[in-house]
Amino acid sequence: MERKNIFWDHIKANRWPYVIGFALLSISSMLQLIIPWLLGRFTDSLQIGGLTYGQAVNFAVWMASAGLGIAFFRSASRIYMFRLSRQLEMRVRGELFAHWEKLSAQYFNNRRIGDLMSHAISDVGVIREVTMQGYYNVMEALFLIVVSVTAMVSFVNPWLTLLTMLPLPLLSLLAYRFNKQIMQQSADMQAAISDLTSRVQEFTAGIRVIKAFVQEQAVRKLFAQDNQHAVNMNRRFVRSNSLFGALSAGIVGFSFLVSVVVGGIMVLKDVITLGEFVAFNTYLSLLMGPIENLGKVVNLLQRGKASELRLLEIFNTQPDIVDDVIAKPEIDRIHGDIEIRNLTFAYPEAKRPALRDISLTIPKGSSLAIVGRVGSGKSTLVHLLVRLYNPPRGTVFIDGHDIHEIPLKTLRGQIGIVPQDQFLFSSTIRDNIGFDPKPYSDEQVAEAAKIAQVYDNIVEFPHQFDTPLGERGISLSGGQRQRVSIARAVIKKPSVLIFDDSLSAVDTITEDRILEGLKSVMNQRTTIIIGHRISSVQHADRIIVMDEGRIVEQGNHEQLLALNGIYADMYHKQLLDQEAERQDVKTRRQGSSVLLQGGTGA
Ligand SMILES: Nc1ncnc2c1ncn2[C@@H]1O[C@H](COP(=O)(O)OP(=O)(O)OP(=O)(O)O)[C@@H](O)[C@H]1O
Repeated sequence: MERKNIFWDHIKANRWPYVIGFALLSISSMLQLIIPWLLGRFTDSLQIGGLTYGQAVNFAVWMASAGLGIAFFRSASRIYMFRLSRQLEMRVRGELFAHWEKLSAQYFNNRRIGDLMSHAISDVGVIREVTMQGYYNVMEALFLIVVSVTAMVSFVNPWLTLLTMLPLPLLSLLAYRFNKQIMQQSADMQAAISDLTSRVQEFTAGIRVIKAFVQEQAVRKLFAQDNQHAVNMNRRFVRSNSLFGALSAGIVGFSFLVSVVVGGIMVLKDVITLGEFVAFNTYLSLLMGPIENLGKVVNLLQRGKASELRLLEIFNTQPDIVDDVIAKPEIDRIHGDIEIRNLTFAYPEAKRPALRDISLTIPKGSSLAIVGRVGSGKSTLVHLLVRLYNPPRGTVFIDGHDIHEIPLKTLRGQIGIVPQDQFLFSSTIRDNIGFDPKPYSDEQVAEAAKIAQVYDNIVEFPHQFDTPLGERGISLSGGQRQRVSIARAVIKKPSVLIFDDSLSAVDTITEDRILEGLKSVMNQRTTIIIGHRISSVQHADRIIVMDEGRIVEQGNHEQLLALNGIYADMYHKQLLDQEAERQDVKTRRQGSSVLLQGGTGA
C-alpha cells in the first residue's frame, strides 16, 4: 500500500501525547500573559503614587511565581514534546533501514552511497526538527497570538490592537514569496552534501588505487570543487533565509513603531492609562518572538515537506525481489537438483540479454564448472540461482520446483555463495565466518576455516579468531579474504555451494587443498565453480564454456580437450604460460648460481 505521509501519521498515532504537550504549553503561555497585566497594574499604581511597600513586595512575589511557573511548564512541555520527535526520528530511520533491506541489489547498483546516507541522516534529521522546533513553535505562536490579541483587545484598546496588527499579515505574504525558493535551495544544498559524502566515500574506498596511480592532486581538486559547491549552495540558502529573517524583523519593528506612536498619543489624550500602554507593549513583545519564529517555521516546514517527499519515494519503492505469489511456504528444504530451461535474461535497462537460451541440468551432488571470457554471463547465471535478479518464470527449477515457488528464505538459506566481491564486515574473523542466522560453535568456525585453508593464517594472528578486520576486511591479504569468504559459505553446509571466481587469489597448491577439503563437505551436495584457471575447474563432473551469454561447449575435461575449441585453447595457453613461468624461474636460478660462483671464485 502506498504510504502518503509521515508527519500526519505521526500526529494521528500520538494525538493524546500531543494533547498533553499542548496543555502543558498552554499553561506556560497563560502564565506568560500574567506578566504584562501585572506590569500594567504596577505602573498605574506607581503613577497614582499610592503604592505601599507591602504592595510592591506583593507584585514582586506574583512576578517571581509566574516566572517559576513559566519555567516549569515550558520545560515540561518541551521535554514531553521533544521526546515524541526523537521517537519519530528513531522509528523513521529504523523503517528506512528495514525497507532498504527488502530492496534488490539493482536498486543499490543505481544509487550513490552519499545519497543514501543523506536520506538516513539529513532527511530524517529534518523530519525530527519539524516535529521538534516546528510543531512547538507553531503551537506556541498560535496560542499566544489568540490569547494575547484577546487580552490586548479586552484589557487595553481594540483600535490600537487593530493598527499594530495590520502590518503582520505581510509576514504570511513574505513567507509565501520565499517558500518555493527556499525549498529548492534546501534541496540543492542537500544534493551538494550528498555529492560531497559520495566523494569522501569513494576516496576512502579507493585510497590504494589513488596512491598507486599518484592521483592525490587530481582527487583533491575534485574534492575542492565539490566542497566549494556545497559551501556555495549553503551560502545561497543562508542568504535567502537571512533576507527573509531581516524583512520579517522589519515588519515586526514597524508594528512596534505603530504601537509606540499611536499608543503614546492615546496616553497623552487619556484614552488609555500609562499602565495599559506598558501592558500593551509587553503583550506585543511577547507576541513578536513567536510571530517571527512562525516565519522561520514556514521555512522549516518547507524543508520538512521536501525531506518527507524524498523519504516517501523510498518507502514507496516496491521491492522487486520478494516471495512470488506462487511461492509455496511448505518448501523448506532444497536438495540441489538444478535444471535450467531455455533461459534468456536481460538486466533491467540493458539493451542486450546477458544470457541467451541456456539449457542445463546439474544433478544433485554433482559438480559443474563454468568458464568463459569476461562478461560472458557466468556470474549472471549464478546470481539468478539465488534470485539476486529474477529469472523469467518457467526457466529455472530446483528439485523440480520453479525457483519462484521456493520461498526466498529457503532458497538463500540453503545455497551458499562465495561472491566474486568477497566483502567482509568490520567485525571479527569469527563473526565474518559465522555470518548466518544460525549460531555456530567455535569448533564449527575452526572446521570451516580449516576446509577453506585459512586456519593456519588465522591462528598466527595475535587475537586469532577474535582479530578485528578493518572496513571491508582490508587488514587481510586478497587470498586470505577469499578464503574467509569460502569458510563463510562452507560453514552453512548448504545443499548447493557456488564459487564465483573464488579461487583466483590462491596458489594452485592451496587451491587443490581447498577443493580436496570440500569433497567431504560437498559429498551428496551440488557444487558450481566459476573459474578462469583450468586447474580449478578440470576435475568437475561437467564443464560448460560460455561466450556472449551462450553455452558454446560442454563436457568433461577430456571431452572438451578433444573438441579442440575455446576450452582446449585456454588449456594450451595456460600450459604455455606455466611453462614460460617455469623457464623464467629456472633461468633466474641459474643466473644467481653463476653470480654466486663468480663471487666465490674472485
Ligand atoms: N547489474 C547489471 N546491470 C546491467 N548489466 C550488467 C549487470 N551486471 C552485469 N551486467 C552485464 O552482463 C554481462 C554479463 O556479466 P557477468 O558479470 O555475468 O559476466 P562474467 O562472465 O561473470 O564476467 P567476469 O568473468 O568478468 O566475472 C556483461 O555484459 C555485463 O556488463
